Amino acid sequence: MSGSQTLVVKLGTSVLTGGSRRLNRAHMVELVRQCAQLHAAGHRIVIVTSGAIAAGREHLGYPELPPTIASKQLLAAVGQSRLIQLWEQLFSIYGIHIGQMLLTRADMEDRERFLYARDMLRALLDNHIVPVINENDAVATAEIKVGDNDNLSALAAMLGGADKLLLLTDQQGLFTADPRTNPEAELISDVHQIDDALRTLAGGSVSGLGTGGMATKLQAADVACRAGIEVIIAAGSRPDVIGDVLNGKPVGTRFHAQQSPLENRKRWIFGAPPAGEITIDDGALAAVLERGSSLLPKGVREVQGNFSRGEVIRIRNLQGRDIAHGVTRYNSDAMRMIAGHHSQEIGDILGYEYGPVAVHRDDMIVS
Ligand SMILES: Nc1ncnc2c1ncn2[C@@H]1O[C@H](COP(=O)(O)OP(=O)(O)O)[C@@H](O)[C@H]1O
Ligand SMILES: N[C@@H](CCC(=O)OP(=O)(O)O)C(=O)O
Repeated sequence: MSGSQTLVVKLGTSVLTGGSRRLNRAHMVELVRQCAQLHAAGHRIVIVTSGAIAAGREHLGYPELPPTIASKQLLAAVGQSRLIQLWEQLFSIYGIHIGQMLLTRADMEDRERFLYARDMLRALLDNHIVPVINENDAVATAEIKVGDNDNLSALAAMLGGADKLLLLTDQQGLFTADPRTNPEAELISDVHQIDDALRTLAGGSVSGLGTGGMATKLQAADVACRAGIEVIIAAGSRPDVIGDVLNGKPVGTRFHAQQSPLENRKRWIFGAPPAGEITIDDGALAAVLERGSSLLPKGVREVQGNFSRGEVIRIRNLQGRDIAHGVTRYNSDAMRMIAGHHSQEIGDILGYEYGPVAVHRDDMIVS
């Protein structure tokens, strides 16, 4: 690829700390040097940074705190300001301005807010400012969290209209097994299809530093590849890794982008973190998968979570497998009431109706 490219670089806690208890400033300088070189060559760089919690622990001197969400939020609140200050200092060495964006799922699950966030991110890039993104951990409750920065970086890549998403971590890429526990594991250099067989290879994080391990990296790769974005998992310690990826050199594990990516609105449906989920029966499953039909309330068996009309929900089969994502026409309370009923009964049950379908076919992406 030639000309200016947009690259999202996700830096995991494992990269920023080098496996220690402290942020590795020397390594961060080196990563910024690589970004600055590409920035000077006219490329658009977006940073998704982890490390707020690690920075908070370091700054407060590793306090003994109860293992609660509130403790993590406290650490993130202290650490995020340290972290952003550090990025600011490092980028300023090269005369580059940065702009902080702290996001949660709530910023993306509603189409209008998604478009605002997208315009904001693109405005920073148009003004040669490097966006530095993290989850807003200090205020994000479980209900509105993306939960891990791998998935957050896939959303950032969609928001920024990225060509490539680079997930930098403490391994060379995706292996046939977790290399920490299996010395025979081999690097997988190319992935054309993310399927269940591949997902079984990807374990969680055993270091205790990162969130999600390879499992969340595969989820992120799936979302980004469907949006037409190439994804690379590589080691943050590899010399000149960022430039090499941008220049298309074979590095780590490369996930090929889908050739006919989803159109914009469908990208959002697939990328928006689901606000809840419904389980459907086998009849509805066949209608959706084999006949390409809309999902009717008759086939809905169970409703989990609290969601509003217009939000994206996950649709599962009776075995719990994720089969589709779609925009719901009814909120969770209404869905619970009409589940299992014929569409003609909706008006009588609810006293109003928004049409006969629970999720319309045009608002659905089959996984
Ligand atoms: N199949 C696999 N290939 C490579 N790494 C794996 C695999 N399964 C699990 N892992 C683990 O995932 C870890 C990286 O994820 P994580 O700790 O969340 O890092 P980060 O902070 O970079 O997100 C690796 O250190 C490794 O132990
Ligand atoms: N938002 C959190 C990091 C969450 C996360 O996904 O961490 P990691 O797996 O190291 O990328 C923080 O800044 O500490």
